[in-house]
Amino acid sequence: MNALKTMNEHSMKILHLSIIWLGVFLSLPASARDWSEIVRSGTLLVGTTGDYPPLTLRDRQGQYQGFAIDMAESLSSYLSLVSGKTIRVEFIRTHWPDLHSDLNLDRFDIAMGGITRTEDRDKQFLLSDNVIPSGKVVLIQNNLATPFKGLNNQTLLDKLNTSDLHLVINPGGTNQRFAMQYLPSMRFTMAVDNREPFLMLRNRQADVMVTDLIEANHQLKQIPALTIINPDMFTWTISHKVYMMPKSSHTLLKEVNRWLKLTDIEKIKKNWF
Ligand SMILES: O=C(O)C(=O)C[C@]1(C(=O)O)C=C[C@@H](O)C=C1
Repeated sequence: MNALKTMNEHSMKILHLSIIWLGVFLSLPASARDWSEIVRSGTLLVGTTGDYPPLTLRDRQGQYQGFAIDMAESLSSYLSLVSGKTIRVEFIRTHWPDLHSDLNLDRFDIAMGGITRTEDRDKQFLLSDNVIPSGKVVLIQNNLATPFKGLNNQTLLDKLNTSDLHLVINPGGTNQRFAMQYLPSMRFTMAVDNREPFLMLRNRQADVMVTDLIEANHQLKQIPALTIINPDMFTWTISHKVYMMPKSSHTLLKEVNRWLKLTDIEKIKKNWF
């Protein structure tokens, strides 16, 4: 009888431990699709925001275009070649504030389209070699620009910070971080997405924005009432656009970097810049 009781207690303990381990296992983050899964499925899932021309733009029909989109197609051709299997791209829409969590949740294999190399991202993810240089500039309404012209970068930011101008910030990326760090006292609107700032600037509902030179140059062509007052801030804030993968995607990273070395990036760039 005692032996039976001890056995039951023993079985219960094992059952308890199994339940605990199952709980631990289920609470682990989903592991990224690895290289063999990409090859097996014949699909490379590319996360992109579709709101950052000329790098990534999604139209009303859900079609994507831009420099990063052409690069993704070129990457899939290369991956098809090295794997000996057709690998096509599937674009998955993401948003700047959700970019990190979407990648962590394994919604896509790689994020492409204007992602800046940062220390924080370097710790959390695998980042490709640098693709194109980038840096911040101030985009302002032409008629408000004169008092800010010719100032050095820090003086310009200080003067903007203490001005009564209306700043518009797009959420979730390095622009927001820059604005919080250098322009914390400005009156500002936090836009709902990356399209709203340019609508607001076009409609004169905002005076100024800080963004990447790549995007500023593109928007100047669409909104002639704007100007860039400090192109040299680009060098002061220089950073690089990269492609971002989950921490465990070592094989994909290796192939992405090989492809970057072999690809005529300048030729692809010419269509968009
Ligand atoms: O988060 C980043 O990596 C970016 O550089 C993206 C970012 C941003 O900083 O908000 C850069 C410029 C565009 O306005 C849109 C997004």
